[in-house]
Amino acid sequence: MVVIDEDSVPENEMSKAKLITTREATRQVPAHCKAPRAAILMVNLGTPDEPTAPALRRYLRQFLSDPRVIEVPKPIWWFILNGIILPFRAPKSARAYASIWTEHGSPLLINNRRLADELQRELHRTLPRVDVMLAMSYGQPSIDQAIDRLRAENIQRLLVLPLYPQYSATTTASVFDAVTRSLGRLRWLPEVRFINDYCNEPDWLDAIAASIRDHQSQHGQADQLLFSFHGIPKRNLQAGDPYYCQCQASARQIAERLQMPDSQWKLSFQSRLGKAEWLKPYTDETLRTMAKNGVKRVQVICPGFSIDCLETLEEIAEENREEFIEAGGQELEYIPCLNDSPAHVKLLANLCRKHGQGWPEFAGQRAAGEDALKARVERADQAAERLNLG
Ligand SMILES: C=CC1=C(C)c2cc3[nH]c(cc4nc(cc5[nH]c(cc1n2)c(C)c5CCC(=O)O)C(CCC(=O)O)=C4C)c(C)c3C=C
Ligand SMILES: [Fe+2]
Ligand SMILES: [Fe+2]
Repeated sequence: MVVIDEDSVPENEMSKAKLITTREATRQVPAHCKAPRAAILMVNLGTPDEPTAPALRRYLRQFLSDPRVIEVPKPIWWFILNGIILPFRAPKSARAYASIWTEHGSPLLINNRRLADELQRELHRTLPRVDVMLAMSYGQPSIDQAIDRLRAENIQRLLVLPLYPQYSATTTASVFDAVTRSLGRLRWLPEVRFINDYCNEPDWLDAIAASIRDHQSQHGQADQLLFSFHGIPKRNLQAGDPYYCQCQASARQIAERLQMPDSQWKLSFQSRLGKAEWLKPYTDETLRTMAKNGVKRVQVICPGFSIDCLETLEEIAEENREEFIEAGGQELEYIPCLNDSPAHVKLLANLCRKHGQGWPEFAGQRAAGEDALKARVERADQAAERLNLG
């Protein structure tokens, strides 16, 4: 890099040579001269870029090549993925996505962006040095892109929030792997904390119970309430994945809050893939059996999903609804995910504050020791200003 004094160079020559002037060189002072910041890295599963077969092939290839998701030996899986799933599932999934796609894109991404923006707004009210970054395990915006921002913005503390209330190796641990892999590229690591699950948090249980109560106060109570969770292969449970038990505990505690007798609700697992046995009972079979046994009206909620997506909007609210009615039912009401609701924003903000405890950026303006912290931050800001860092 050549550093020269811009006053000593004629303007036309200077622009031609594109030399780095003293002013520009000063602007390149590393970001770590700015006051340190903390960030919440909110991670969800990811979604294709568009509802087309080529986009689905790209997305499914990345997703279904993750060893946390698929535990089949690699050579065998290579043939299944390339010979069956990508050629046959991609066009079928593209059609399903097309039925829920909006003018702004995939519901999962749009709703998740709104949630991240709202959480940012909520946290900034009291914690101006805590940023929210959204990333997806598969597709865009990627975890690598988020991690690239760390050094540029002097983020020295990172709280990873996988948007899965229940822990599963297939989802939560895959976020852990991707984040740590991406951090492996950095010279100067941030301090890192990771939220494993939050399905036993009273705030989360209250928010789900309240969304069911709100729905029922507007539409009345149905014959049955079904808690439908995304499935995983049964052998994952046998190998020690706690997901099944956390789903059971979630549904039981929500039903308790609603004072709902056991006879009025059921739990099931949806979205299975392939021929192996997955967690049972399956949602589609449960709904058909309910209809055959005379259940006319059912309400379905999916408390394993934070944001509405293909699996809720298409599989439950369209496909399973049709099947339920074909089997003799009359009405399937789908109760939406928490999405960007104020209750969701509040519970996630509280969760982040709880896990951020002890970090200076989380001390808040009204907390003890505030003056000292504020003075330090102001001093750092003034120094950055003097260096023209903005
Ligand atoms: C072996 C395959 C899969 C496992 C295990 C799995 C677990 C799992 N997934 C979610 C959440 C979501 N899954 C979504 C879509 C989706 N899931 C799978 C496969 C497995 N999921 C596939 C192939 C797809 C793509 C769609 C399709 O072709 O059916 C989504 C929705 C994404 C969207 O774009 O809308 C979410 C969210 C959880 C919570 C979970 C285990 C606990
Ligand atoms: Fe899935
Ligand atoms: Fe599905």
